[in-house]
Amino acid sequence: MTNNKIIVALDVPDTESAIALIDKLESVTFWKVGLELFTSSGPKILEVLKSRQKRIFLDLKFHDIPNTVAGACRAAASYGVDLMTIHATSGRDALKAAKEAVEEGSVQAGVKPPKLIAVTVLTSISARQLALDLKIPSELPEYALDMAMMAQEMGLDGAVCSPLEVAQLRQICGDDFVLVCPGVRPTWAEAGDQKRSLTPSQAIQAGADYLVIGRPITAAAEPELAWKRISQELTTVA
Ligand SMILES: O=C(O)c1cc(=O)[nH]c(=O)n1[C@@H]1O[C@H](COP(=O)(O)O)[C@@H](O)[C@H]1O
Repeated sequence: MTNNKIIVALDVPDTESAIALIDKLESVTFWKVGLELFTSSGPKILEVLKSRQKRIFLDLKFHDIPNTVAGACRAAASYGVDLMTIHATSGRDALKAAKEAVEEGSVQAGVKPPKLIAVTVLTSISARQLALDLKIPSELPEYALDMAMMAQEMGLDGAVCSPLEVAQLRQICGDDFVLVCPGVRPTWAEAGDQKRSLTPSQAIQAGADYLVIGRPITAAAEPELAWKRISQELTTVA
């Protein structure tokens, strides 16, 4: 069974564990390489995925001054991946510089430019933590919406948001803005550190283009079965 709306998070410690999982989950077509695996494995994991004709979300969540994120985006865009992330809270100037650098990096490398999407509010942050710890005076989903709109104004291709906010972002940002939702939990999976979750079918119904799912699949006793159950759940969504 396959499903091209699910991006599976390859949050494993090294290249060998990643390859074992990629080979076990043959029908997964879209993989996310994040901070843990890229820090340990480097770009060689991207070559492994490309050699198996997989789509790649390189999720390095850049968050720095404009000059630094631009340099990082230029380098990352040269790998020929499909999706990349930057934190919206890097600010307007950094978002603009990042978007320009992605275009430059891909032209220089002769590859298709990846879509650059902005992380709005991490799905591990509760509404209470946003107010009490981060001292953000706006409420959700307004704050996530403001971050997404700033990213859209700066030319970014989409945003990462919780499934709880995706309907509002879809309504305001339109159908062409790519909306990616982590924090997705089937009813049978543990929440773990995710605080703002919905089930896979609820997240797609609310307007997500893609779901990012890690541990419910990768940490399951039988990852193939977990993948099948989630894919099956999504076949019931129009
Ligand atoms: O950018 C992301 O992908 C991301 C943003 C966010 O707000 N929350 C979030 O969980 N993620 C990523 O989505 C994946 C979720 O993994 P699980 O919680 O194991 O399903 C992880 O790789 C996170 O890094």
